[in-house]
Amino acid sequence: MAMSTPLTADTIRQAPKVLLHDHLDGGLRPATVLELADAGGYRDLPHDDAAALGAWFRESADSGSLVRYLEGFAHTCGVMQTEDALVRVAAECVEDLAADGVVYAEVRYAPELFTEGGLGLDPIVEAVQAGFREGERRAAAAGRTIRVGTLLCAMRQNARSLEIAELAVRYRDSGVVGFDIAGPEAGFPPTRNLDAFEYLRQQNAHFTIHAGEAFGLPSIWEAIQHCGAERLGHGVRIVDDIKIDADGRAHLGRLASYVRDRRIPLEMCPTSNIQTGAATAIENHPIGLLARLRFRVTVNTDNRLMSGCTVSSEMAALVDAFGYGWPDLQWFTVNAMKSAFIDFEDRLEIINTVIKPGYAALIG
Ligand SMILES: O=c1[nH]cnc2c1ncn2[C@H]1C[C@H](O)[C@@H](CO)O1
Ligand SMILES: [Zn+2]
Repeated sequence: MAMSTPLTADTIRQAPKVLLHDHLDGGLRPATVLELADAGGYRDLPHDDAAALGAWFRESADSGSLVRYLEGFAHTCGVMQTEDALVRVAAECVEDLAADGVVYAEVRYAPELFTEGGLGLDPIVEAVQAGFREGERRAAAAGRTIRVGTLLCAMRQNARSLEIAELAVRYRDSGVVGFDIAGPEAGFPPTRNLDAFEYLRQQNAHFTIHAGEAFGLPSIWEAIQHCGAERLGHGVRIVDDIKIDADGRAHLGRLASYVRDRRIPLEMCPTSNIQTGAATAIENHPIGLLARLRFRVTVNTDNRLMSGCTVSSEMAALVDAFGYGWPDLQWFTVNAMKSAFIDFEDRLEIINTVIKPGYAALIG
């Protein structure tokens, strides 16, 4: 009988993976940030050396608060104000994901953050789409097949969500597969954007909502029951509605039951949660309990630059913390592919022709 391949950082990188929650402006290469700052005359970077700058992004994100975690994005967005910069960042994002073994990704960003240099929303979306297609071509030339869908975010603290939802629908046939709201959670409940969510539902469009990260159950409840979110960005705080009794048995409250029963996907991002204080350490990250209880858990990066991670490194950390094997990593991956915002037939094809054979070869 064939032997199972040992789980190492390298072999996990080779396994096919699916990424649903990754921010374009949170995943730049440090060297690219420096070069774009030079080209665009951006002078506020804290370092002029790529290694020091990368370390600075990770350290300043290690703040224990979401609001402070978000401060580093002023620099990445500061260098993403031209079409050329957006094309480059998007293409490199796809190259980096493909090199990490990601076969399908949904990458998100807020177009409203890239208008400071005078760009309009449509040219911004078109530049990022061009970059993603270029990245897919470069990955193919390097022998890797990856497909990338786009999610457009509206920022919770601004009041542009309907406009951005309309933008997402306008570009739905050009690779924009959904919508999200991001930014500071406390004080900005998802119901502030009800008109956008109602519009999206009327258009049969898909959306996820960042909820249950820096704020608890009310945010999750509103996102699902008032706004109609199909997936939850993070959603970690759903554990507040689960009690473990003295015998170790879990008792789910009504909201947690609803989320599990309806198979609502949780886009979990362990390292990011530790940095923002939503979890204390990987070993006691709620993903362990939620996976054991068979919630539809997926594993994501959030911000590869600020969190210094990849999907593979997040999976490797979970393997160390919870003793997961290949069948668990396959389960996370199939969960994510089932939860993607592309056509059912396309999801099934990637599961059957890429993910299952990929893990079968590793399991042996
Ligand atoms: O984890 C997050 N929670 C809320 N907002 C976030 C998170 N990571 C990134 N963002 C914000 C900062 C980016 O500028 C914006 C769009 O990608 O989304
Ligand atoms: Zn996020």
